Amino acid sequence: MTPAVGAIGVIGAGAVGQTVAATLVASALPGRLLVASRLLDQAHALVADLDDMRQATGSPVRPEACAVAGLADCAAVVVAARASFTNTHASDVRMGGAAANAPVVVALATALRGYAGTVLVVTNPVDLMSRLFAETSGCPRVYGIGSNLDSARYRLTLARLLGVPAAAVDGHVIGEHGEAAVVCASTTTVNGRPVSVPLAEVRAELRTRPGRISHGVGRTRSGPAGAVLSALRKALALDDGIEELSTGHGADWHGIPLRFTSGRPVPCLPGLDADEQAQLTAASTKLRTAYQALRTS
Ligand SMILES: NC(=O)c1ccc[n+]([C@@H]2O[C@H](COP(=O)([O-])OP(=O)(O)OC[C@H]3O[C@@H](n4cnc5c(N)ncnc54)[C@H](O)[C@@H]3O)[C@@H](O)[C@H]2O)c1
Repeated sequence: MTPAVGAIGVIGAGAVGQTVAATLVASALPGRLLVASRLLDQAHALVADLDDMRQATGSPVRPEACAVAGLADCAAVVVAARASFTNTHASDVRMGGAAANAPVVVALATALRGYAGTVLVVTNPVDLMSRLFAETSGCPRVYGIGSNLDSARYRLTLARLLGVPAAAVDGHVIGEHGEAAVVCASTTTVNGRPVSVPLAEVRAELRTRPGRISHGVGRTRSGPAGAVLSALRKALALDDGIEELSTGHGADWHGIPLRFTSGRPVPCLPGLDADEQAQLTAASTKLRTAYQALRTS
């Protein structure tokens, strides 16, 4: 196995960071995997665990612990840090992390000013945190993970509801990675043909699925790690294809489909019917208002 890229960095040695890191070792994507976290001890502990995995599997990926400043030479950096706080939100749960995670993201973005590689932000609320990272750091290639995970869950759910293979379903979830997600039902197809989407059931599954996972196993981690791996492969020019990522779109910042060709993204928003357009406008307004509040607080 010859690694496809030189080095990838992961910031945050928690549930998501651990799973992303293990996925990268198992998939043999980078030659070096640099891990940074709040405490260097955490990074060293995760690296020791990953080293065991590398030895057991014969993976060529070499894990190393480092400070955030040591990530400058990475082809991509995954931001999966989370401040220590108690989330008191019963609904709109991801927004509950905005105030606590913003200073962490600002500090990381400041440390990575001038970084020219790809940054994938996982930290929630991801549409706000990826924008905050991009504007603070000035980094040119910052994307938020979330709408691609929502889209994967959508295709899986619709396939189950319609009794078809998931690979036959083509459709996107855009807007916020959260309560204001927009299911692009009007352009969804199965085997290339339009379908009637059972929207209420789809929305209920998208709303409750992350909570069920967290309730059962503590945190969502494998789904997000898969979404990170898929986005990394597109952004690093290893695969061409569409990835729904949070990015600047006009004056706003939210999830849209990006078509990557040789690592270069071009927005490819599907046609929206009147309801979907109204939902996207509402999502943009919600995120813009929340972002302005965050910047002025
Ligand atoms: N976008 C998505 O699709 C998606 C999916 C799942 C989770 N998330 C989000 O990802 C984030 C991480 O989730 P988790 O379950 O791994 O959290 P976690 O609490 O298990 O881990 C967070 C890690 O961040 C580290 N950290 C804290 N402050 C730091 C700093 N200043 N610098 C570097 N590291 C720091 C902590 O030490 C810890 O290792 C959360 O915000 C979560 O909501 C997003």
